[in-house]
Amino acid sequence: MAVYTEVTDEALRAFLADYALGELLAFRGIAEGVENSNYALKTAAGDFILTLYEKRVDPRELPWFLALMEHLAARGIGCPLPVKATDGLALRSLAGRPAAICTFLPGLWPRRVRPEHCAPLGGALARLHLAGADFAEMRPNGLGPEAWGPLLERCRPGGDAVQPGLVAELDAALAGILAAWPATDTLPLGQIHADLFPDNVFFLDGADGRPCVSGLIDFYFACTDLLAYDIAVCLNAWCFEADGSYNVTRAHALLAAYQRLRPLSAAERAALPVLCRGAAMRFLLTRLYDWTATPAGALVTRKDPLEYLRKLRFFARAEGPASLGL
Ligand SMILES: Nc1ncnc2c1ncn2[C@@H]1O[C@H](COP(=O)(O)OP(=O)(O)O)[C@@H](O)[C@H]1O
Ligand SMILES: N[C@@H](CCOP(=O)(O)O)C(=O)O
Repeated sequence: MAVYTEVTDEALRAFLADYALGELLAFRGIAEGVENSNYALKTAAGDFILTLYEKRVDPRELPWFLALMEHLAARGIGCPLPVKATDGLALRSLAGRPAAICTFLPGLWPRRVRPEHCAPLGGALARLHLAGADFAEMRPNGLGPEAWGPLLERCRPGGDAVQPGLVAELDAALAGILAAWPATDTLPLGQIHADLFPDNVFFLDGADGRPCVSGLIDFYFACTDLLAYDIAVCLNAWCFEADGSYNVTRAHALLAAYQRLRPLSAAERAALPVLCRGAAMRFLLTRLYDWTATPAGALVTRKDPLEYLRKLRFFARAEGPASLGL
């Protein structure tokens, strides 16, 4: 469910009067997604996505996200390009929400990840990191290591109801992760996506029938952080089977393709296991928070936190970078 704010035909037509996009031909809400309200829009000028930013996005941060997408799109990254209205501004207001129209990206996200998706994913991630290198404005990661302790505190009252002993296990795991976390001046920093899950990567079949990345979406967790942390997010999100086992073939394909464009430093390679534990912790905690703190009937799609407990345990047991596919 991801249409939290309804938009009437009249409100949309009035909103579109500020754009040079021609006549409105079709308009429908998109059920997928978690954070914001998304609508597919067809006008005489083509296909677009209209996003109304809901309460979990800080409106003061929206100009940074839109500027990053504009920067990346200008450097050939397939990502939504914010469309400016006739006054030159992309960020506007609709139905009481901040809103923007972006270009529509072709392709489909993979419902079942195969190893053939992981090489193009690794290449796309490296290209994203390289293209972001000259985007100077920083945005700290609001869901980075400093946020995990406070988030765990907020999960403490309800955590053990999800699984007995969970809070104590997370206390210990978090202490270990924070003690081993690399300082930000020891590894390359840059603009990262920070949520590059399969539902945020679109593919089309290439001429040889193999999947090619056609676009990356949902930059609303993007931030300035360790580049290798973005890889750790992807290893978490793309490289586990439904039965919880780690698929080293997928991981190797992802890492090798990434390194063909941006080879990892020795320090990044050594840090990868703890970065993977940290990424597992981040998604475990946000899912656990949503699971325990969301009132019944709230319009948030809850995802299973325990999936990430299993991943966290796997990475805690992993014996060095080679066991992760490096
Ligand atoms: N630029 C785009 N091009 C095509 N489809 C898009 C685009 N942006 C969003 N979508 C569609 O909207 C859905 C939800 O978008 P997403 O950004 O993941 O939402 P949320 O921020 O709410 O999680 C996607 O799965 C996709 O179907
Ligand atoms: N990828 C996160 C949830 C964020 O949802 P998105 O639709 O904005 O990618 C998770 O799986 O926990």
